[in-house]
Amino acid sequence: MKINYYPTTAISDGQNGEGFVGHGIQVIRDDLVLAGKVITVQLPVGENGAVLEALLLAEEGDVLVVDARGDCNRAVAGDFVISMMQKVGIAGLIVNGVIRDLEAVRSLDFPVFCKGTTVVAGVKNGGGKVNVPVSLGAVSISPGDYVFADLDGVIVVPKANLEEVLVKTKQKIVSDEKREKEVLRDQASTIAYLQKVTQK
Ligand SMILES: O=C([O-])CC(=O)C(=O)O
Repeated sequence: MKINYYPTTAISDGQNGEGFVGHGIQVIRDDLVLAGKVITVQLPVGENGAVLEALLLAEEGDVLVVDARGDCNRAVAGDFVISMMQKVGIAGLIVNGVIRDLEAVRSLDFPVFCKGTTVVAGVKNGGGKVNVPVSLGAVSISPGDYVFADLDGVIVVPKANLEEVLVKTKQKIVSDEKREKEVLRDQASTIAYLQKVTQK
């Protein structure tokens, strides 16, 4: 199922600051954003075989979340595997590990969030698992949860909370816009606001 993207900062405000996976997982190109339902892969260190299994199970619009145990030596995917993700309709890739072929991957217009790059391919000896609960940093993610990701980072929304979080997120976007318009009108309105919020 395709879901609408909202800025990660607004989702975070709508979720009381919960669910951020940490600053180590960053987008590969500043303009790329991502939102969708999660399919997961858990890999032994250095492996990437199960990523290919997940490509056959993914539904159109799914986001592939790969727990590579934080390994920064062997790639979870390069431009070939990531091109196949795109072909089967996966919306984006989030990994607590590294990719390779960065220049070619950037040219695919496909949102990838990772810890960085490597030159070394992953091995395909088996042992990975598809659609099991995984973790990115301190955040647990189950298949069917939702993620939002952009230049500010990656945030997870548990499936059961999605509706409520989206309502709060939209309310926050509207109230932030209203506040900005009022407060930033001119210097006097800015100072009046600062005086009000700092009054003891
Ligand atoms: O085949 C792999 O495991 C990684 C790779 O180089 C690619 O996807 O282009």
